[in-house]
Amino acid sequence: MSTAVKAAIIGSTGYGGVELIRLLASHPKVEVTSVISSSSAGAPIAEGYPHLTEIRTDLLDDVDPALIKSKADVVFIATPAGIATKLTPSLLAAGLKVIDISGDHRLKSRAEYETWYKKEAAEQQYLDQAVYGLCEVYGDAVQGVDLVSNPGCFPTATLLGLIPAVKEGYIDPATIIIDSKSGVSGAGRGASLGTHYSELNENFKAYKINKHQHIPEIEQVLSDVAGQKVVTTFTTHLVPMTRGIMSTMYATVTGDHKVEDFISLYRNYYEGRPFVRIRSNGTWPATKEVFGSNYCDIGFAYDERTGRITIISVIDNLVKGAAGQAIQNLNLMMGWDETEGLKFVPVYP
Ligand SMILES: NC(=O)C1=CN([C@@H]2O[C@H](COP(=O)(O)OP(=O)(O)OC[C@H]3O[C@@H](n4cnc5c(N)ncnc54)[C@H](OP(=O)(O)O)[C@@H]3O)[C@@H](O)[C@H]2O)C=CC1
Ligand SMILES: CC(=O)N[C@@H](CCC(=O)OP(=O)(O)O)C(=O)O
Repeated sequence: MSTAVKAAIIGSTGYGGVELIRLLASHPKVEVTSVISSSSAGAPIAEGYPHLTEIRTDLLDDVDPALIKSKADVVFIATPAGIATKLTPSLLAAGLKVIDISGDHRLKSRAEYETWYKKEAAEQQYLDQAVYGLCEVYGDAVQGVDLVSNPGCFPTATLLGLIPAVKEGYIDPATIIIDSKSGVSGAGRGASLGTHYSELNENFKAYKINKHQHIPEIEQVLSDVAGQKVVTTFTTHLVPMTRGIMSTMYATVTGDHKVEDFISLYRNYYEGRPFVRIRSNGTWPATKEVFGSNYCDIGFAYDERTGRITIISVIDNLVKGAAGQAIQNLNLMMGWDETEGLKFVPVYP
C-alpha cells in the first residue's frame, strides 16, 4: 500500500492546476488522487489537455468536500478569486489541509481585499488562520498548519527581490518603484480580448496601473518587514511570451552600500534556501534562466550618479509564482525537505 500523501486539485483544468499535475507527477511523496472541475465533472482531464494522454486516465471529480476528503489528505485550490473564500470553510471542516493559490486568503484585512478584489472577503477567522506562504521568508510558520495562502506571482518575484534590503535598511522604503512584466499564462487559460494572439503578439502593454490587486499584498509584507507602513508604485506589463515574470525595482540606497554589499546581504539572507540564486556583480537574470523551474534569480546594479539601486528578480509565474511554491509549501507543512519534487533544472533554451 502506498504511503504517499494524497492530494486533490480544485481548478485542475486551469493553468495553475495543470502545472500542479505536471510537477506532482514526479513528486516522490505525493500522489494526486483527485482532479476536480466545476464545469466538466465526469470527463477525462486528458480531453482538454491531450498532453496528459496516458499520464492521467481518470475522470474529473465534482467539487464536493466529502468526496474530496474520501480521496485526499490535502487539497490545492487553483480557482479564480472569490471561489476559495466560499470553499475553504467546508474543506477545513472536512479535515483537509488546504493550500490556496488564489488571492482570497493573502490580505489580512477584509476591507483591503474588498477594495482591491471587488469581491466579498473571507471571514476574518480564515484570514487570521491562513499562513502567508512566501517560503523563504515565512516558511518556518508553515509547518503543521492546515491553511496556507500561496503568494501571488508578482509579489513572489518582487518581495524576494526587496525584503533583505528593506529589512536591513539598505534602501529607503519610501522610494521604491516596482516595474513588473508577465507572460500571458499569468492571466489563466480563459480567452479574453486582451490576451488573444493578435492583441498580444508584437505588443507590450501596461495594465491595471495603480489598481493592481497585488499592490496591497506587496505593501502588507513590506510594511511587516520594515516595521512601518510602506506604500509603493507598482506597474504591471503584459509581454508576448508564455511564461515568466521579471520585476525590476528601483530605490534610493541609504548609507554607502554598493552592489557587493547587496550581494553579500542577499546571499546571507537566503543561505540554505536553494531556490533563491543571487547573481554576481554585472550579471542580471533573464526569465529564460528560470523557465520551468522553482528558482527565483536576483541581480543588482548601482548607479553612482543617482544613488539608486536597481534590483532585477525573475521567476516562472506558474512554478515559483504558483504551483511550485504551493508544493514547496506542502513540503514545509509536512516537515519534508522543501525541495522534494522540485529539483527541476530550468528548460533552456
Ligand atoms: N496563472 C498564473 O500564473 C497564476 C495564477 N494564480 C492564481 O491561481 C488561480 C488559478 O489561476 P489559473 O490557473 O491561471 O486560472 P485558469 O483560469 O487557467 O483556471 C481556473 C480554473 O478554476 C476553475 N473554476 C472556475 N470557477 C470555479 C468554481 N466556481 N468552482 C471550482 N472551480 C472553478 C475552472 O475550471 P472548471 O471550469 O473546470 O472548474 C478553471 O479551469 C487564480 O486565482 C489566479 O489568480 C496565482 C499565481 C500565478
Ligand atoms: C498576466 C496577468 O494578467 N496576470 C494576472 C495575475 C493574476 C494572479 O495571479 O492573481 P492573484 O495572484 O491575485 O490570484 C494579473 O495581473 O492580474
